[in-house]
Amino acid sequence: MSADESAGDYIARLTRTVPDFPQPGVTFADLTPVFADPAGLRVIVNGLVEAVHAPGVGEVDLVAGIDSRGFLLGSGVALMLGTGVLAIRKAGKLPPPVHSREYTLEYGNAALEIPADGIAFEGRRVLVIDDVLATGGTLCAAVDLLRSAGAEVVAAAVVVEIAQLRGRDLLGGVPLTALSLQ
Ligand SMILES: O=P(O)(O)OC[C@H]1O[C@H](OP(=O)(O)OP(=O)(O)O)[C@H](O)[C@@H]1O
Ligand SMILES: Nc1ncnc2[nH]cnc12
Repeated sequence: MSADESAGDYIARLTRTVPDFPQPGVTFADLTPVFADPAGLRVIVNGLVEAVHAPGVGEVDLVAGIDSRGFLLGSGVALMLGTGVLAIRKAGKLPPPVHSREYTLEYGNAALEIPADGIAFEGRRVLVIDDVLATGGTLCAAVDLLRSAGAEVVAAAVVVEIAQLRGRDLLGGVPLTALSLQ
């Protein structure tokens, strides 16, 4: 990564864009090469951490990563912020009891879950992390899930935002940081 290249440009340059995957009409943003690159991983984690400095965010005391690529990033962000990390899982992975939320994403339907026992969500100030924001169905479900458990979602951050799908519009008042626009 050269000194005159922005983080967003570097991420975009290493992202593999695959037409018609996983179904016709979807242009898939594959961040695998960025994650596997030392400078790529560093600019991503450093950039996501900056979400806490967006206007009105304030203190964060839990970082939540969305299944599955959000997990890779969430723990790095949590370590840098000095918080714990929460894995927001796809349905069927966590033992009961769980809070659960069904949703629609760009290429299908799914459900996300978090534990309904063992973690005190009431009053927790959560930063939600994922790799890609497309239609926003996934991130919106994660926000609803955390709120239904009593947490306050103070910010969200993603690596790539596919702007034409307008996922950002679903997020209401949650401040969103995106490192690269596609
Ligand atoms: O904005 P949306 O239209 O909801 O889509 C975004 C979501 O889609 C992808 O996850 P996917 O469900 O494919 O899971 P994965 O991370 O396990 O591949 C991506 O990692 C986001 O979580
Ligand atoms: N176009 C896309 N690329 C990568 N991940 C996605 N998740 C939903 N839509 C996606």
